Amino acid sequence: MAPVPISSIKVGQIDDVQELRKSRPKTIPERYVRDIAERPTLEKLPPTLPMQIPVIDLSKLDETNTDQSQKELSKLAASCQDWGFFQVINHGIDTELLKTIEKVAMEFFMLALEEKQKYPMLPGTVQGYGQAFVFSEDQKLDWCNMLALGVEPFFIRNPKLWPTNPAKFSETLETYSTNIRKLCKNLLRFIAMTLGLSQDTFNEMFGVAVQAVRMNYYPPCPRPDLVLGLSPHSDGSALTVLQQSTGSSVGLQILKDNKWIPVQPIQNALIINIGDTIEVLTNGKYKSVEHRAVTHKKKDRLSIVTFYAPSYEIDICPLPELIDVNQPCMYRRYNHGEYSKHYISNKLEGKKTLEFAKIQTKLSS
Ligand SMILES: O=C(O)CCC(=O)C(=O)O
Ligand SMILES: [Fe+2]
Repeated sequence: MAPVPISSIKVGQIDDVQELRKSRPKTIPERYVRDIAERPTLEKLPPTLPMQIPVIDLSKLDETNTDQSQKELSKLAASCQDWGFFQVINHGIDTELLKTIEKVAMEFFMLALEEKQKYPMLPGTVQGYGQAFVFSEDQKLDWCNMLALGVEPFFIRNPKLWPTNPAKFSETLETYSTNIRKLCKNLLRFIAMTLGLSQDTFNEMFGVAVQAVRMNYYPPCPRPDLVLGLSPHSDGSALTVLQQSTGSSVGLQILKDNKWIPVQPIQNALIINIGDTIEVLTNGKYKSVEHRAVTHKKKDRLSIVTFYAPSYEIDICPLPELIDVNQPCMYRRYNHGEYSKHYISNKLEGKKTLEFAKIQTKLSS
């Protein structure tokens, strides 16, 4: 989340979507209207519930080598391989803390615009309040307001961008981040086990892990059929932990077998997804799956998203244990800091950023 020194970017007029909505417009500005191919299909719920991302019970994984823990580990392996997304329950994070972070985040977004603009996300940067990943005047905009903050290591923080209002904001975010960090470390331990690797496989790489938090607020939208809350993308992290507000409408969708599948919220569960770094480290065995957010005509939605990534200095390449004749090396070695810079200097566009690391194989004619 280090700022990108891009001084010449012209992003044009970026309206604040909460302000736009205040006048209860029937139509929406052209810059939010997606091309037809990109528009979400907001089907009514079919008679049978659509496919669901797997749910992993973390308390079962914590048991030492019981039948139950082995079964849950296999389920985790299948989730990472077939879905790249899963929800975790019994994750050990106090539900009061989940409620408190949701409360302070919501209080922040409900402040007057002038107050929120004391923490501006400047063009070309990804921290503060505003819209990230906008790089040109003709780029379509997301129906979303964001507050994004670098948390760890300390040098990526920009203390001026940490809201002092609501008063408990910083303190809560600090405690929340410490808890999510522990969860990520545990998840990486379990993920290593699903690959038949030592539990410590990822320890060194994530010694001074980079952690950033993005809070996304999606106000109701008069034309949810025309806009996207958040453009399709994969995450540049190793793991992402996503908390959505209680009672939130379905908003997150993931691309599976070329179809957008909605993720149904489960109370107090956290959604985990594999980011680009784990895709590379596992040589493509575990995929970082494309996802997006859609909006709702009447309901708003808040998501609190933590990105957990290796230290910037680390070089990333597929683990040798996951390369063989049947699965040749698919990604080149690269520096993670370079990848982060590349990720945040491009608009969100499906899995395009990962082209950076792909080894191009020549197609034989
Ligand atoms: O709000 C959501 O459900 C999606 C958020 C997301 O994908 C992100 O912030 O990277
Ligand atoms: Fe994401």
